[in-house]
Amino acid sequence: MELLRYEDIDLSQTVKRSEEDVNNVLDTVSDILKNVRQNKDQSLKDYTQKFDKVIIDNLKVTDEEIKEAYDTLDDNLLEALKKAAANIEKFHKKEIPEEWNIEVREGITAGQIVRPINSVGCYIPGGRAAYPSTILMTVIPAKIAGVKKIICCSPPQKDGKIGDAILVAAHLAGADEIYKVGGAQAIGAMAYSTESIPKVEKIVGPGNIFVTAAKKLVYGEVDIEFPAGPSEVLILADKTANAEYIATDILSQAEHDPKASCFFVTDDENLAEDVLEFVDKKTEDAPRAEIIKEALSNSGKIILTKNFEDAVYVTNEYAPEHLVIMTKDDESTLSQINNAGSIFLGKYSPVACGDYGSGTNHVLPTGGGAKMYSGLSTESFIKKPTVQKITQEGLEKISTTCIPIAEYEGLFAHVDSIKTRLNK
Ligand SMILES: NC(=O)c1ccc[n+]([C@@H]2O[C@H](COP(=O)([O-])OP(=O)(O)OC[C@H]3O[C@@H](n4cnc5c(N)ncnc54)[C@H](O)[C@@H]3O)[C@@H](O)[C@H]2O)c1
Ligand SMILES: N[C@H](CO)Cc1c[nH]c[nH+]1
Ligand SMILES: [Zn+2]
Repeated sequence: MELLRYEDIDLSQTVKRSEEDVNNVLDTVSDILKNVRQNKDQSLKDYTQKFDKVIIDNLKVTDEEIKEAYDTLDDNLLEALKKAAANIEKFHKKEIPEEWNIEVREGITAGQIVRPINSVGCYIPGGRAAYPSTILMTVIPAKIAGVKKIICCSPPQKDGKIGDAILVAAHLAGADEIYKVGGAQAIGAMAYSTESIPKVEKIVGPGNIFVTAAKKLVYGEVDIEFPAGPSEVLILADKTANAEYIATDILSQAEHDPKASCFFVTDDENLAEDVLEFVDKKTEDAPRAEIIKEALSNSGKIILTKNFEDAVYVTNEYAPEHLVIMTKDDESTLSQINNAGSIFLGKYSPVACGDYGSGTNHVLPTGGGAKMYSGLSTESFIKKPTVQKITQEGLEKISTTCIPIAEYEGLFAHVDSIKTRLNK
């Protein structure tokens, strides 16, 4: 990790991250998508052989495979998945938006109704780690929203199967179909359809730069939630914080991907140095040390500011996927935060809890997306059409508002649609 002084850096350059990497693979991914559109299942099988090093005959997971997964899954893990699912369900039920109707003016009532998106495709990463937790984070809110058809795609392992925990999690969460295909080709399949995989209306779920680039390219053909690429964390702390805890949060996101991005921002030089020491020490002992070292040398940064206001400013400019706040008064620090995907307050709230099962969603905007997007939620699967009803008296009254504007716009059929009803 690099220790930088705020006054020496160009912040707009320092906070840049995986966006560039995603843009660098757009051409490769565009070719993959074209091939999937043309050659459908055959292209999926070819890419699976090329990238995942496995030959797949049947892309769709069978009921028998799900049953086998239940038979072999460790009991403890099954219990943990059930508990996580219950917490995620409780949190996401609270997110269901309300239907409402108000009287805007006498004779005019208007409101919103709530309707689910019909079909959704969930991408479940499976390259450098298996993510049963991501099944729960994507399928459960879709189910709560009332989505009728939920399909999932995830890369197969070397044995040609999808991991037991992913299959069990998919079944627990209520996914309708699961397919053994990953990467950009899976996104293409769910956007265009193949012989085996149906087209969906919206694709959600995180992934590496190839998956993120593919989602960007198919946007328009289908909806997507936002770029949810390589993991990120920013820890904002003052001198009251525990350096070792900070180091653990840095490593926990660095171990996802060499392209993960980890920032620590503080106004305390001693804390900065202590964190550096803990990061180095813990990296040496980490089972995924290779990935962590690459991530931290690419985009691991400690930014030392002269005062806490500057540290808050850096945080909002970086707009992290995950923000951990460890300060003397966390609530007061929170009140100054505008841009973050998910926020973890205080020393007993590690990001790992949000990743797995404290209830909040772990599919979150990366690459600065937290400046304009919120994380995945039940609302991500819901549409809110507006509805209005106007009485004859209401129409009379509103006509003096609408007709002059319609006449100014030169849209006389609009004018006529009002006047005709009023016999004018
Ligand atoms: N932002 C979030 O909400 C969030 C949540 C969980 C995970 N993540 C991120 O998801 C990512 C998961 O990445 P992963 O790699 O482990 O799994 P992945 O499933 O996203 O990617 C694996 C697939 O990438 C494709 N691929 C690999 N090399 C390729 C190449 N050279 N050309 C074209 N395609 C290629 C292959 O098809 C492979 O199946 C990590 O970056 C992790 O940090 C993000
Ligand atoms: N930290 C990831 C989001 O960036 C989510 C995750 C899943 N499993 C472990 N972590
Ligand atoms: Zn994680």
